[in-house]
Amino acid sequence: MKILNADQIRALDKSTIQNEPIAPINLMERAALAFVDWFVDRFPNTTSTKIFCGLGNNGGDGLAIARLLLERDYPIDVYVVRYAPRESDDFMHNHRRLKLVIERIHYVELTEDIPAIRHNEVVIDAILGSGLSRPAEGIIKDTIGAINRAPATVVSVDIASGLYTDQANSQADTIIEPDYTVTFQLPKLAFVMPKNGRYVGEWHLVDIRLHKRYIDHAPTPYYYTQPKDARLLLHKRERFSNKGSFGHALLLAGSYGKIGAAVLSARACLRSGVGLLTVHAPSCGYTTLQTAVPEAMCRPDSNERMLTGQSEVDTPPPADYSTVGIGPGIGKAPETLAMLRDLLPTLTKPMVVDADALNLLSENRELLDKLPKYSILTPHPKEFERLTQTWKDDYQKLELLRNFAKKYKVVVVLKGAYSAVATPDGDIHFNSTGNPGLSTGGTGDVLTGVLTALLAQGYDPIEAAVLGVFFHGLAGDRAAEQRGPIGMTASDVVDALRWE
Ligand SMILES: NC(=O)C1=CN([C@@H]2O[C@H](COP(=O)(O)OP(=O)(O)OC[C@H]3O[C@@H](n4cnc5c(N)ncnc54)[C@H](OP(=O)(O)O)[C@@H]3O)[C@@H](O)[C@H]2O)[C@@H](O)CC1
Ligand SMILES: Nc1ncnc2c1ncn2[C@@H]1O[C@H](COP(=O)(O)OP(=O)(O)O)[C@@H](O)[C@H]1O
Ligand SMILES: [K+]
Repeated sequence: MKILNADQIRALDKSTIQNEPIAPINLMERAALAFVDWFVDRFPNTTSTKIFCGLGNNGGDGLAIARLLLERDYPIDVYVVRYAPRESDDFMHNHRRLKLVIERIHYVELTEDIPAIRHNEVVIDAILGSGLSRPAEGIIKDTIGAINRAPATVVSVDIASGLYTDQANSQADTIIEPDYTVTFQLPKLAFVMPKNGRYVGEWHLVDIRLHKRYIDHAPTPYYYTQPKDARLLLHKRERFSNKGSFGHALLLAGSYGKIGAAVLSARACLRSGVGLLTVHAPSCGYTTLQTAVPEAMCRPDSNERMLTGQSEVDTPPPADYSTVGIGPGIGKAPETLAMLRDLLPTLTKPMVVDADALNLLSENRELLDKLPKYSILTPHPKEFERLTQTWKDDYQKLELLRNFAKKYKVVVVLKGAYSAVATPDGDIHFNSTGNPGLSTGGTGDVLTGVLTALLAQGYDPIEAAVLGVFFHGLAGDRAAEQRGPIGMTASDVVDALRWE
């Protein structure tokens, strides 16, 4: 699913009006109805609902929502925040229609006009929408502040008032902090930015049938991976397949005290469909690996405690494997750096690079150019900062991410809530699965195993990253259902992996 910017959203609105065709006021009605359907489902009975409307089309939506909720016998109070002498046409139209069916519309011009809001009330925020062009000031700012201080449940229409759709807010901005955002048709870039968590709440998409052809043709670097997008990428297994059909992966993982990382990664790799797996680990991990992951072959390093790349066991060179995954628990010993230095120039197929392998790259930047093109790098934000620089806001971080992926021709998975997969072409795919239960040691190692398995099976690296991140998050969601987000562990995520 695409994520469009504020200008494109405006153009999409126009395109729908012209091409369907539909009168603007009817499109607003459709949006209001879609909101109301969601609202009635979520709040089947409220004792009191206060709707705050601005003067643009977001406010127009709010007035239409008020009328539709009144028709459904909801107790509604409407407050129009009159901050300017100018109203949009569709606002005025809905204002006239509402006046016919409501006893009184309240106007908020001065702080004294802002009503007290009680804890059992629901507030619908329709003050400013995607047309926000500057920070909220004056009476808008005061009203937003009062809503934020109130103990009520707050639902924002389309986007929290004061929050920009696709650019950074300044820290001083006053923005609604909703419990829910009900947004029209497509997600907004603002929703996936970590700093905006409290200005978005739980967000829901409602379909208002905007012009599909416009959406299909609109150029955008931003995508949001939904279940149907991910499932389309899944390869089917042939009836006459054998284990040779699904690749042989080599996983370089573990060090003394961190053999668990190798175990988790290996188990995840096997649960993600790899044909064969060899784990190269320090020899102290040999018995553990052979016991905990009997399906994997183990190549013990000559060194007991760290990876050096040497072994008494003869195996093919790493370049002969379908792919190589490196990083989980490997540490940053000079011997391990030397191994990485020797290894990279020998590889041509895309590989997976994680954890301390990334930190070694940060500290030895000349190695970045040696990465096989289209390799998948999986930094968490701290590792990404080491690879690049600090950022002033989430939008600058996205630019750094895009530029890095382009420059080194690699696929970068910036991990976190809504993990971002950046491609060498400059696209960014945000993931929709996963939950805070994944914030626990070892879940990143699991992801490395998952991605290594997908590359070994011949998935295109971009598709592997989008798909792997999606199913890893989905396994996290299943684990959270079974164990709860607090009790779940990385092992539970491995066990919950299911590719359908
Ligand atoms: N997407 C779709 O297809 C559909 C969208 N729909 C709805 O339309 C909404 C977008 O509507 P919108 O463009 O009228 O924008 P909205 O935010 O209501 O107000 C803009 C006005 O406010 C002003 N203004 C801006 N910032 C300000 C500030 N800080 N303080 C004071 N004023 C400020 C701005 O002034 P200007 O920038 O022009 O000076 C302008 O006059 C969208 O969120 C959704 O709810 C649905 O109805 C149907 C389908
Ligand atoms: N709040 C969250 N919501 C969704 N996913 C999360 C959240 N926190 C962490 N994750 C996921 O958990 C994984 C953590 O990886 P990482 O930080 O490398 O952990 P580790 O190094 O312990 O294995 C990533 O895939 C990340 O996207
Ligand atoms: K709003």
